[in-house]
Amino acid sequence: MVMPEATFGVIGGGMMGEALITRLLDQGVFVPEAVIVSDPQAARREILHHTYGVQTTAENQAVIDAAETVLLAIKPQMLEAVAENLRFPEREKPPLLLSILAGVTLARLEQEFLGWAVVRAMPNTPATVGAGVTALAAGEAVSTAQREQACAIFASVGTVVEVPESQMDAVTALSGSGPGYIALVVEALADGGVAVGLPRAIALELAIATVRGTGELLHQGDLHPAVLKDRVTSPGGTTIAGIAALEAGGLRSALIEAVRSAYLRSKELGQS
Ligand SMILES: NC(=O)c1ccc[n+]([C@@H]2O[C@H](COP(=O)([O-])OP(=O)(O)OC[C@H]3O[C@@H](n4cnc5c(N)ncnc54)[C@H](O)[C@@H]3O)[C@@H](O)[C@H]2O)c1
Ligand code: PRO
Repeated sequence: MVMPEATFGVIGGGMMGEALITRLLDQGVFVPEAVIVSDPQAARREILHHTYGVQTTAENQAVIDAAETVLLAIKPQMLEAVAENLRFPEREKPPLLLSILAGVTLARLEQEFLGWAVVRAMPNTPATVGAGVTALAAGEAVSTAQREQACAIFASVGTVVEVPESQMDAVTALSGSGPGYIALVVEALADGGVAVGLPRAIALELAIATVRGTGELLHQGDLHPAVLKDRVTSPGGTTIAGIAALEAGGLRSALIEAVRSAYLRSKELGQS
């Protein structure tokens, strides 16, 4: 879906804002002149303007006034301060707000952005390289065309799934925060390699390639993880020795507790 006529606004030109902007422009979904980004950091505005040719401003109001579709990509804790300084002029049709703020509910966003149609979305950092996954939940005022537009925008950074809003905190805890957990696993695997004598650079390369390849195999082979685990595990071999150590160390419960803690934190952020 190409939208060269539409003005796309971004409030908060940080890491996630930039990830979306770069892919949307690369794929020609929007043209740079039709993208306007607000950020209080002059350095961020400079980078975004010079790298992508988009318009930048320190005024969030300029984005609200110019764009029919706005991506809200500030930290959840900033929402109140940002929203209380905005005015929402009446429009013929409700503009579309795409919020990626962890924890912040549709009800709260609809209250802060009065008269706007709101989609709550949770992408993840592999979006930066087009390998993200985004879950979306649309508010009641969102039209079919706006829902399709939201899906097209997030499809530019990876795959998209629609979920009921009640599942968004769980999504945040799993796929939203997940890249952080997996990065920790990769780092620890590399440390393990170093512990048994590999040079650091080789250990890291092997760890990254192993996680990447395993993800690809599970995905392309449509395999259940238990089937893949069994295929790697020779009787009396090396893998079962490693797995026994992981079970003794509580890897599974640690990951389950990680998702549970992140879920609770996402709920808390929604209440702050
Ligand atoms: N990082 C992730 O993995 C991830 C994944 C999914 C969703 N999110 C959500 O995305 C949002 C942004 O996260 P990020 O990692 O890009 O953060 P970030 O810190 O990189 O970006 C936030 C940007 O907002 C700008 N900002 C601060 N105050 C502002 C204001 N008053 N008006 C406009 N802009 C302002 C900052 O200067 C910064 O550039 C968060 O709400 C987070 O919950 C993050
Ligand atoms: N990063 C954001 C956080 O840690 C939201 C999901 C990933 O709050």
